[in-house]
Parts: sequence; C-alpha cells; structure tokens
Amino acid sequence: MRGDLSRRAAEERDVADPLAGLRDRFVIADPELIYLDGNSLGRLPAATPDALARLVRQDWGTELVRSWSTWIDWGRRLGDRLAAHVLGARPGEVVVSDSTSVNLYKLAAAALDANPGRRTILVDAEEFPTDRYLLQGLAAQRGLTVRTLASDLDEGLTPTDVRQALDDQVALVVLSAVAYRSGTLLDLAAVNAAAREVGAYVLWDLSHAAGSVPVELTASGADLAVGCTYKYLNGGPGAPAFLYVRQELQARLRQPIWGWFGQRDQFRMGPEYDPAPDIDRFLVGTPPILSLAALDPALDVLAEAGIDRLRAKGVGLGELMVDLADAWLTPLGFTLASPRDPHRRGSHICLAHPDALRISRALISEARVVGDFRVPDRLRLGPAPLYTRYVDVWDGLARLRDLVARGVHEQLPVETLRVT
Ligand SMILES: Cc1ncc(COP(=O)(O)O)c(C=O)c1O
Ligand SMILES: Nc1c(O)cccc1C(=O)C[C@H](N)C(=O)O
Repeated sequence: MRGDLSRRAAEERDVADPLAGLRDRFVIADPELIYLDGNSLGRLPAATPDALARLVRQDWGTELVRSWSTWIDWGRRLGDRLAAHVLGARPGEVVVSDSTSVNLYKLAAAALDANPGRRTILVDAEEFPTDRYLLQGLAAQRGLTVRTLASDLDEGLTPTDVRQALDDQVALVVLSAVAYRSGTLLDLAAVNAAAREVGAYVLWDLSHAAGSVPVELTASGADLAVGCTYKYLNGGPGAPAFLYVRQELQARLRQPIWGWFGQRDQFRMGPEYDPAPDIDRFLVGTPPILSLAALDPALDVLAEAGIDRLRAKGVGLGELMVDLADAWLTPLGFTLASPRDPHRRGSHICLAHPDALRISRALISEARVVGDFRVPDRLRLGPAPLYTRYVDVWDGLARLRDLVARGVHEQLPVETLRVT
C-alpha cells in the first residue's frame, strides 16, 4: 500500500524536510516553472554571480597576473573539497580539470598502458555515448577489442553481470555508477572487488552520481573515476570535470597528454617531460579559473546539506515520483523504465511511452515542466534534492497526467530530435 498521495501530504513532507531551507540558496527565476532536469544542468546557486563578479573585478581586474600565485593550485584545492564532501576520497586523490571526456581518455589510456598484454576493454552497451566512443578510439589505436556488456534498458547492470564478463584478458572496465538513462545504481565495492580478482582496472564515470548518492571511492576500493560538475554539483554549463586516482596507483600510472601542469617543478621549465609524483601528473594545461571559481559557492551549499541527507531526500522524491506514476500515468500508457527498488537507482527516473518525444516537448512548452527525452522512447525526470520540493514532483506529475489525458502533445508536429 502506497502512502498518502494527496498534494497536502507532499506539502507536509516539505515542511518536515531538513533541507527545505537550501532551496532559497538557488536562483528560482520563474516560480511557475517546474525544473526536473538538474541531472543535466544544475540550477544557478544564488551566491555564484557575486562570487564571479568579485573574482573578475578584484583578482583579475586589480591583481592581474599576481593572482596566479593562488589560482595555480585551484584544481587541487577544489579536488580536495570534492573528495571530502562528495566523493569519499582522501586529500590528494582528486583534481578538477578539463572535461569528463578528456579525463576519461587520460585515465583509460593510463590504465591500458599499465595493463599491457591484455586485449579487452569492457563497457556497458548502454553506457553514455562519449565513454563508448572514446574507448572505441583507444581500442582502434591499440588493436584492442571493446566488449560491450548487454544490459536491460530499464534495469541496467548488476555486479553479477559484470563479474560474469570478467576474465584475465580484461585490462579495463568502464562503468557509470548511476546510468544516465535508467538511473541504475551499481554497487561500486562489489564491482571493484570482482575486477581486482582478475587484475582489471575499473574506471567509474560518476557524472550522475556525484552529489546525488554517497560514493565512497576510497572505502569501496575504487582505482579510477571521472565525472562532471554541472549536474548535481551545480557548477554551471561546461564546468570543468574531476578525476580521481587512488593514491597508491598515482606514481605507477602515466597519462598520455604531457602538458606543463603535469610536470614536476613546473616553473623550472626543464627540457624533458618528467611527470609530478602525485595527482598533479594527471593535469594538462592552464585551468579555466572563472569556471573553477563557480564551484566554490556551489560546494558550500552541498557541504551544508551533507551527502547522506541529500541521498535520503533523493530516495523520498524518487519514491513519490514512482508512486504517482503508478497511480496516474500507467493508465495513460507509461511504464517505469528505471529499477523499482529505490536503493538500485540514483536520483532520476525514466518513464517509457511510445510518444515520449512529443510528450517531453509539450511538457516544456505547454505545461512548463522541464524534463528531457532520451532515445528510444524515454521521458527522463531528475528531481535534485538540494532544491526540488515534494510539491514540485507532485505538481510536475499532475501537469504531465493532465497534458497526456487531454492529448495536448498530439497537436504538436512529429519533430526530429534536437538538444536537451
Ligand atoms: C555519464 C556521462 N559522461 C559524460 C558526459 C559528458 O561529458 P562531457 O562533459 O565531456 O561532454 C555526460 C553528460 O553530458 C554523462 O552523462
Ligand atoms: N552536457 C550536455 C550538453 O553539453 C548538452 C546537452 C546536454 C548535456 C548533458 O549533460 C546530457 C546528460 N549528460 C545526459 O545524461 O544525457
């Protein structure tokens, strides 16, 4: 038996929510708009515009090049903040740099070089495209094979699926902790242990996990990870990504882009590349300071919330969404396309519907609810526990129900796919 699905019950949960006050720390420019796409681009923290304006005027405008004496370490400083508040890693194991794609390339190449003689890279067939394409490129350069793990589109992978695919030819496994479409959450510790048994490295993509579920990189025995900061970490569009390398592995791994920020004694400007002994060796070039600066106010709010409270609320929002979908949307032709068990998913939910593309468009333009469409027929809805209220989930699904029941989406032309 489901709980009380009235709007009043959702309001009461907001009143009791220990994180409720943090919504005010974000810019809510249009209170009528229900934003359920924080898993693609997080909201703007209210403190960010002034923090950036101060940096531009003071650090850049007044101090000019002298500011580099502090800026130079920001990739590492912000990496340590992420390690402490979001990733469960030790100081010196995380840096913020480049994009997720570039970091994935660097760490995948480093792992393959450290595991010579093995022929196979293992990846989820439903993994986010950039990960699959990068691995295809690396395999083509090295004469290796990419073996895809067939996973159920809705249920995703389990650690048993991964364990069964592992053998002594596997050099590297690349997986998302939370799958971008189904939202399936994998048990990091179980996968890490299975891979270690056969001598394979695991490289985790944490893009949909960081800031939504506790990750515990060190405790789970993770070797390598990357992820973006523009989703649940609210760093802004194109915000720089992070990478994690287990401390004990750092001196053994070499990444392929030999830039001067990875160099030991960088400002000696020596003749030959000699990588720094620590996490700095995974850096490449000059960091984008304005984008890095946007991470501080975003992480302030996140640290205040605490990842365990965020997870608890994420589970609550997800369960409400699934209960409402069962009650209101199943009769309209929707099916749940994410694991039903809340402990097997991250913060977002997918619903399948044959007309999902037009529904997702109409939902934005006619009902003012922002989610997104993902192929082949998925409506993806991502409540973000830092600023999404229980009533937002209730109102969002009520608007979706009414729109589909009235057939509003059917008035739209069948259109081609485009961004969002
Ligand atoms: C799982 C995952 N990996 C990688 C990316 C993107 O990487 P990049 O920021 O390099 O475009 C995304 C989202 O865009 C993603 O969801
Ligand atoms: N990074 C994005 C972009 O540059 C354009 C449009 C969307 C995105 C996204 O973040 C999509 C997201 N990673 C996804 O899971 O589909």
